[in-house]
Amino acid sequence: MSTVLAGHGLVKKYGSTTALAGVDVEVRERDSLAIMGPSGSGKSTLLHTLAGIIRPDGGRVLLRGARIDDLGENKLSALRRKRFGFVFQFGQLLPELPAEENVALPLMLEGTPRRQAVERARRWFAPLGLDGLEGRRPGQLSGGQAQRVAIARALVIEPDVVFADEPTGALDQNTSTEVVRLLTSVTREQGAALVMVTHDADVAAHCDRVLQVRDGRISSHHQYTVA
Ligand SMILES: Nc1ncnc2c1ncn2[C@@H]1O[C@H](COP(=O)(O)OP(=O)(O)OP(=O)(O)O)[C@@H](O)[C@H]1O
Repeated sequence: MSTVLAGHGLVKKYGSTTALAGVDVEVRERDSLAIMGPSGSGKSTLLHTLAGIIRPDGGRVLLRGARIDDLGENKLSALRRKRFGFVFQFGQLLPELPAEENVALPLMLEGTPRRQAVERARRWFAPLGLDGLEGRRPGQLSGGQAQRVAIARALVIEPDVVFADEPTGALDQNTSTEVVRLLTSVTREQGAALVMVTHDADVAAHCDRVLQVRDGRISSHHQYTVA
């Protein structure tokens, strides 16, 4: 399968702190990659660099073979909106909007008319087990339901890559398992790759591969055998 996203020789420094010390990583179509490691090891910096949010001081980020880290700010943010989906730990839904409009938001930002955007958004509710919750506001959803709405919102633009930063960090163990199962399976079915930072080894085990980061370097790389 072809490589969707690659980072080559990524270096990022904050003053005297080296957050990334030369990282190479490749993500293929439908591949899911978990990034693990101790606090401060560089996991978030790596995810944000691959996602075009942080610019590396050295190395390159390629999306389907085209360099993205040297794009101008406008082009890069347009690319992030069109090609990448994002799921964070919590607090990412707009409280005043019903779930379906939260999901439709990325489409509306790209100029899709509201009715059409909401119609497309609704198609993601059943696959994510959210049938009947379209009109609920985030305050009326459980933590797990809110994260599934956030996953729908990341997928609605049919991105090349979904980036998830501690997507289950605020959930209990059972809910966390349910959310990561859906995140990995629905992302794969949609044809997107997944890059996820997590502290939780059980969550990481749902991914095809796990990278361990230590002091800004890849310290080990484990590939699960996919049944
Ligand atoms: N904006 C910043 N300014 C200065 N230093 C930073 C900044 N962001 C990260 N760092 C430093 O870079 C290193 C890597 O940080 P990073 O957030 O990537 O680690 P992490 O593995 O994601 O940590 P955690 O698990 O605690 O979220 C740390 O030493 C951190 O203090």
